[in-house]
Amino acid sequence: MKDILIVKHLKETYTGRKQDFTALDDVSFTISQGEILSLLGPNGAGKTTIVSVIGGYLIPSSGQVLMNGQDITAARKRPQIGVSFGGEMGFYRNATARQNLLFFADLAKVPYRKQKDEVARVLEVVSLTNVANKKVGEFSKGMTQRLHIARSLLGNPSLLLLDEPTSGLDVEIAKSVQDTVQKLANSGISILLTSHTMSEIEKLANRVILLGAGKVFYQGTVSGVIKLANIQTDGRPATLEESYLKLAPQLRRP
Ligand SMILES: Nc1ncnc2c1ncn2[C@@H]1O[C@H](COP(=O)(O)OP(=O)(O)OP(=O)(O)O)[C@@H](O)[C@H]1O
Repeated sequence: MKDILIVKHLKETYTGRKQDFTALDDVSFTISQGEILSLLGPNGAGKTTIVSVIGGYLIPSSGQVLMNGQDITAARKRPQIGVSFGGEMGFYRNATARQNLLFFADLAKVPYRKQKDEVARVLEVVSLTNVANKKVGEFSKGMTQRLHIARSLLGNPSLLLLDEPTSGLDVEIAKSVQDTVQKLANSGISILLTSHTMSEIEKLANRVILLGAGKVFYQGTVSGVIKLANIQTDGRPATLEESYLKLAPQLRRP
């Protein structure tokens, strides 16, 4: 499969009053079409910083981001990339889902005559068509999360950045969001997923990047992480969570 995104030698240093802080240090990876790549690592490892750099919210101190072969490291607009940080914020709670998405379609520069159809399309993808005229303030957390994904799909991006899309959701609702993510990948959209839920990563990720202190500690498959940790489990297969817990001390900042 062709590489949609190539990230080369990313470095991000935050300038502090007393001293500078290196949040990312020589991070390189690729994502191919329809692939779900998951960023995994402890709090402060640099996951959100990576999402912010690829999403265009942060210009890296050095390194390159290439999208479909084009250098977008300093690009302000990135129509090929949809971003969802999720959470309760980000929508007009007194407006309906459809009204919200029409507003964001305009911001995303979807041509006026196509906006209605585009909003209908993204609502359908996340299975919210039947509540399109409901106020967002009346939405459950799971519905709001799916609406965030719908928003990130406006303009038909080929890469989605999903930052903890199931955080704070109960298992059943989390599953409906995970099913949506899988459906999107099956349709050919590439997905960069950050998550603290190991079972979710095990279920969805084609590949994972294990980040520690801003550096890539390991990249490969979930079974690669399990092999690397090499824990004893009396003959039954080890889980990603058990393996991650064994590796976690090595991922912390000194
Ligand atoms: N604007 C900033 N200025 C200074 N330091 C920052 C800034 N933003 C993030 N950091 C630091 O950079 C490091 C990486 O942060 P980041 O939010 O990317 O981690 P994360 O892996 O997403 O963590 P979490 O799992 O908690 O969301 C952290 O130590 C954080 O404190």
